[in-house]
Order: sequence, then structure tokens, then C-alpha cells
Amino acid sequence: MPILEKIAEKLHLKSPASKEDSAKAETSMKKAPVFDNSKITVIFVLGGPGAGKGTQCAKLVEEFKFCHLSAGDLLRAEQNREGSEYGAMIKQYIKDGQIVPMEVTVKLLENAIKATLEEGRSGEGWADGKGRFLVDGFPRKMDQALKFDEDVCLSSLVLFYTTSEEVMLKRLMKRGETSGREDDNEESIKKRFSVYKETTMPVIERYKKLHKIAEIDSGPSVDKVYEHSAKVVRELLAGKLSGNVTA
Ligand SMILES: Nc1ncnc2c1ncn2[C@@H]1O[C@H](COP(=O)(O)OP(=O)(O)OP(=O)(O)O)[C@@H](O)[C@H]1O
Ligand SMILES: O=c1ccn([C@@H]2O[C@H](COP(=O)(O)O)[C@@H](O)[C@H]2O)c(=O)[nH]1
Repeated sequence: MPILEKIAEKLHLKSPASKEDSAKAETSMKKAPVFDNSKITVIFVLGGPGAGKGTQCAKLVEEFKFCHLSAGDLLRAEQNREGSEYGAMIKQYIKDGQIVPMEVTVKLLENAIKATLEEGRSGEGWADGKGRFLVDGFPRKMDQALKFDEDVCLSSLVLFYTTSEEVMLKRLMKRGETSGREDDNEESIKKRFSVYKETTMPVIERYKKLHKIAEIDSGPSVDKVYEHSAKVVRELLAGKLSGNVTA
């Protein structure tokens, strides 16, 4: 059985039916996403490696009580989980700056959203079965974007952080002095830049066409960038945002 099908089956995404049966089932009953986007707000957070996504997410969590799900962190946790059959594969993909097969990442995100909702959080944004999520570093590839929006939850917005490669490289090399990340070294960073340009930029273009992008210059200081981030998020949550914005 091909590796992707095997992964899907193991993650309970797919029953071991024949290909023909699966194709028939898919055309006859298109399922609604698992989570209803009128209750669950999902904001994707994209930008080049080291653009400052995680830093901004941490601040948005404080002010707006989001649940922050970093796809990279979820993958690293799965990589380190004892008994994970994907650990070695994930390790290699991350080292090479490549995108792990989407079945794994989408399922990890779905599971994390479900687990968070089951915690029964309360307070701003979490009453009556509602919830708000920042999905950081995802979707990096078109298949992930389509799968998540169709099967998991239709996203509301993409926060898109931009700055130069020179700035990102400098930030990541500095972070690499203490992060312990196997991909914070010049060789891996260069690979991540090229995957970002070739594979993730088309995803960003897709959301631009859907008028769902808020582009934010992440070159200035953390606080300055945050002013823009918070303004955009405030407007989105107040229902005042429609179309792409540049902050
Ligand atoms: N606006 C900023 N000015 C200066 N340094 C920043 C800024 N934003 C983030 N940094 C620093 O740059 C490094 C990378 O930031 P961060 O981890 O937030 O980036 P990221 O986009 O999440 O990266 P990755 O995609 O690799 O996970 C961190 O060490 C962080 O402290
Ligand atoms: O959807 C995703 C997100 C991430 N990856 C892999 O993880 C690393 C690190 O991601 P960070 O967001 O920088 O923490 C990334 O380079 C990919 O190898 C992925 O495969 N799919």
C-alpha cells in the first residue's frame, strides 16, 4: 500500500476500502467540515521562516485568548512521542525543510482543536461552544490548505508576515544559538527559504484571490508589528474586515 494511504488509514482518516468504493463514496456524499466556522474561528499565520509568526502569535494569545497551534510544534511533539511510527519520517522532513505529508499534519491539527474544545474553556471567544484558533506555520502547501478548509474548518483569515530573507536569516541564526532546533542552521534555513518560495507562495496567492489575506510588514520591532496584528484581528473579530488588507 502506498505510504500516504497507509498514513491516512493509521490516522483513521480512511477505512481500508477499495479505491473504487472510496471514489464512489466521495462523489456521492461530500461531508461538511468537522468544525462549524460560524462557531470556530481559525486564523492561519503564514510568512517566511523567521518572519516572526510565533512571536506575534504569543502576543495575540495574551490579548485575544486564542488557542495557538503551531503546526511545526505539533510535528516536533509527534516526532518525539514515544512509539510514534512517523517520528523518523518527520525528523527527516524537518531537517530537509520539506513539508510532511499533509495527512499527518492535518490530523494532528484536527485532534488538537478537538482536544482544546473538550477542555471546555470559558471567557472571551469561548462561550457556547465557540472557540478561536491561531494556526501558525500552516498551510504551507496547497493540498493542506484545501484539505483543512474542506474537511476540518473553513478558515477566516490569513495573517501574512513579510520581511526580507536577509532579516529572516539573521533572526534564525540568532535563534539557533539557543533554540536547539535541528533546522536553525544555515543549510536547513536555505532549504526552508526555497520550499517557502516554491510551495507556500502559491498558497498565499490562493488566499489573496479569495480576499482573505492581511499582509503585515514584520521588519519593524516586535511591538510595532504587534500594533498592526492586533488592529487586523480586532477588526476581524468585530466582523468589520472584508477583503485583503495591508497593515
Ligand atoms: N519584529 C521582530 N524584530 C526582531 N526580532 C524578532 C521580531 N520578531 C521575531 N523576532 C525574533 O526572530 C526569531 C524568529 O521569530 P519567530 O520564532 O517568531 O519566527 P517564526 O516566523 O515563527 O519562525 P519559524 O517559521 O522558523 O518557526 C526569534 O528569535 C524572535 O525573537
Ligand atoms: O504544515 C507544516 C508545518 C511545518 N512543517 C515542517 O516543520 C518545519 C518547521 O516548521 P516551523 O513552522 O518553522 O516550526 C518546517 O520546515 C517543515 O519541515 C511541515 O512539514 N508542515
